[in-house]
Parts: sequence; structure tokens; C-alpha cells
Amino acid sequence: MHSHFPGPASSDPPPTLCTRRGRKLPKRRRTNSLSTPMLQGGHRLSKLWRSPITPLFNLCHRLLINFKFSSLSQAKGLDSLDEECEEFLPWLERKAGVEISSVLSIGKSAYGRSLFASEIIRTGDCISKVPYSVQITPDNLLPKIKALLSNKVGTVAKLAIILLVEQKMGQDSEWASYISCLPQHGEIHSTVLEQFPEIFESITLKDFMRAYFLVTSRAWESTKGLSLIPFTDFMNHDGVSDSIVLFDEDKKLSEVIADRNYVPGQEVLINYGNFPNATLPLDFGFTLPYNIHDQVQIHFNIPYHDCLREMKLELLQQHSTPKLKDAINCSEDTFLIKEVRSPRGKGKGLPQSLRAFARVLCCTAPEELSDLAMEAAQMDGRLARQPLKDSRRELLAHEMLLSHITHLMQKYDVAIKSLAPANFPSMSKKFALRRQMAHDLLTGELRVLNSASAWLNNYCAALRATIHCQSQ
Ligand SMILES: C[S@@+](CC[C@H](N)C(=O)[O-])C[C@H]1O[C@@H](n2cnc3c(N)ncnc32)[C@H](O)[C@@H]1O
Repeated sequence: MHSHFPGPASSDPPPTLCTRRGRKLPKRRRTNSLSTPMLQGGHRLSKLWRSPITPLFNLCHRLLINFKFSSLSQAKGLDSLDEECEEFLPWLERKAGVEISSVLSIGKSAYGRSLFASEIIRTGDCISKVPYSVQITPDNLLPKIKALLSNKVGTVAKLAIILLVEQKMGQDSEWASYISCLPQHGEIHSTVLEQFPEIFESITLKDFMRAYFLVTSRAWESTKGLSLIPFTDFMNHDGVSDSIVLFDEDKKLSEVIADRNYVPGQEVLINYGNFPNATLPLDFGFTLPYNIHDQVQIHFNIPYHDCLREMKLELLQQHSTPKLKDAINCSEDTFLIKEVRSPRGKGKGLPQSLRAFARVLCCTAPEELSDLAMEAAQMDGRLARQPLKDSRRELLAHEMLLSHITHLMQKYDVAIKSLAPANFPSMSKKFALRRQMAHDLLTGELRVLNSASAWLNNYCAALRATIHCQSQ
């Protein structure tokens, strides 16, 4: 197999598949194949069960104190990978009864196991096709265990239980070759597991936690549910890759299309999703040194001593829906900001909803609020989306934002400085990795704040110039 997937203009169209849904692909290097609205993109699991917003300092703390899994700790001894690697794909292809990939081979990367080009790969090539028949889904649960589990037991836990059962079966498991490639188990305790001592004997909570993490870090979600996709799950993540796992409902397989050219020996990476560094460590156990999806959550409160507080809250509530469009996840006083790429004020700046909130927050008289409400009614119903007519007040609102962000930046600075030096003597590998993740997280978010600060500084400077001219 080395099937080149033609784009829409080709005379050899891809088969009829369903519309791609969900993941928004970055515009860069989108291939013809990926842009055909026929394949369904799989989600990585974390989108389903956890908001990507994680309080920063909390997470850093957990990274340094509680972090249990890492690419290094979860990968088996790399030396033992060799034999398994050679045997794994032929085994999976025999099980599937079809060829899965002729251009990829399993190897070792800095991040544990990974897939590498074994031949030249061109952009748009289909590089792997894993039939549904060799994917592990909750349907693989033993019927007697399935009967015991209520609907409240999530799919992650179900897949984790399947892994534990198969692991316990050892060489008798039909998935033995796959299971043996996965990280080793520990110990467990669970009420469900106690019901079947013959199956779960000697399995502990720790085992279950590990199995659970394996699922969250390796499973994909599609219309057919949650699945572990052997071979595909050996691929590592690149936040700017346009290759994602696609689901072909007609052919009942999952495939990956190359988003770029590869030469033999090159590691082939895919995109797990647009995850910021606040999400990656929790769900996958790593961070990216430079993560373009980093974001910062900013909180604003209308102070209780503000005598217009009730009026402001009411006004914001009345106009609350449209602002959700601007921020990924924004409650009344919570906003997500991403890196502002054009500090000179062109292009997308700070979220409009945040600036609108600041304009409302800075109002000092009921008339100002009434003006905003009237303006919203005359426009598209959105509150404070236009610069305030009074440049001084517009400046005040943005200076308030700037001061808030500057204060946050100082906190990040302190947090970064408080990390142990990278070359601290006698630092264990595990701690060094956690420290690195905390560092990546903090510096990434500080970069976002820096960009917001630069944008605000420019905006405020322009406003000051306008005010200066007006006063001449
Ligand atoms: C789906 S598995 C990928 C294969 C994995 N390397 C293995 O050894 O089986 C996901 C795990 O790979 C590691 N990983 C993937 N991409 C990574 C990256 N860019 N940096 C560090 N670790 C990564 C993490 O440990 C993550 O939990």
C-alpha cells in the first residue's frame, strides 16, 4: 500500500465518506486530502472530559508534586522495544487481514516509541489504515463485566478495564502483542474489580490508574465511540502538524494522511489536537517547548464597592450571549487570551469580549452605561464593542487591562524564578522532567501575556496621541 489520496480535482476521487466534524485544523499546510469534507476527524479524548482551562499555579504545583506519568516513565525500557517493534506491525496486519502501512516503521524517539518514514512520503499520501476490527473499543468488554457496569461508568474506565483484563490474560490474550508494547502495570483496588477476583486478582488501584492514563493518552474519540488504535497510537504529537486521525465510516478504518513530505528515517508526527501546555501534561504527560496553542485565563470582577455594580452586572447579563463567540470559554468575568500575533494593532488583538468588559467596568456614571446599552441596541446588540467615543475613557479602560496583565506577568516572573535551576545537581530525571514541564507552561503563558501587553501598550500609545491632538 502506498495510496496517494487525491484531492477534489483528481480524476480518482476518494470514496464516499462522511463530513469531517469537530477539530479545527490550522490553515498552514492543509493538504487536499485533509480539506476534502469527507473524512471524519477523530478527537483526542481530553476535549471530552476536561475543559482545557486549568488554573495555572495549581497545575504547576501538581506537575512538581504529584505528576505520575511521563513519556520517559511510561515508555518501556527502550532496549526492549526493538524486538517488539519488528514483530508488531506484521502481527497487526495478520490480525487485520490487510496491509496497514508500507511506509512507516516503528522506532525509538526522544519521546518513547514513535513511527518513522521507511520510504519517501509525499504530502497527501495515506500513510496508515487501521481497520476498526483491530481497534479496541468498549464493545470488547467481557459481557459479564459489561452487565455489571452501569451507564454511569465512562468509556475511559471501560477501556481501562479491558486493558487490565487483557493484560491479566497474558499470552492467552488476543491483544498480547499490543498490550506488551504498552507501559507496565502496577497495583489496583476497585469495587468492580473485586467482583471478579479470578480475572482481577492482584490488580490494584495503581494498575487501574495506569490503565486509565493509558487510555486518556492514547485513545481517540469518533462517532463510533472511544477506541485504542494500535500502531496509530505509536505516533507522537506535533502541535502544528495538519495530520490528524481520520475515520472512514464506509471502509470501517482509521487513516492518517501525510501533511508534508518525509524522507526515510524521519519521524512522522500527527496532531492530537490544539492543546495548550496547560492540558498536555495532564492528559498526555508532556509539554511542548513552544506551544502555539498556549492561552491564559484572565479573571475580572466588578468590585463590590463599585456603586454601579448591580447596573453593570445587569447590563452584562443582558448582553452576555454574543461575547461567548469571542472567547473559547468565557463566563461573566473570565476570558481566555491567546498570543496576539500583531502587536501593532493590526489583525486580531485581544478578545473583543475582554475589551468590552473593561469598557463597562470603567464606567463611572449611570449615563455612561445607558449610552453603552443604547449603542448596543442600535448596532448588533453587542455591548461595548466599539471604542468609547470619549478617548480618555477608552484609554482608561485599556490602561486598566494593561495594569492587570502587567501584574499577572510579574506573578509569572516570580513563579519562573522560583523553579529550581535546570542544572540543579542531584535532580532526579523525573523531577527534571516535571520542572521542564512547569517551565514550558509558565514561559508559554508568559509569552501570551507579553504579547497582550505589547498590543495594549501600542493601543494606549495611539490613544494618548489622539488625546494630545484633540487638546491642541
Ligand atoms: C499516543 S502515545 C505516542 C507513542 C508513545 N511515544 C509510545 O511510546 O508509545 C502518547 C504519548 O507519547 C508521548 N509523546 C507524544 N508526543 C510527544 C511530544 N511531542 N513530546 C513528548 N512526549 C510525547 C507522551 O508520553 C504521550 O503520553
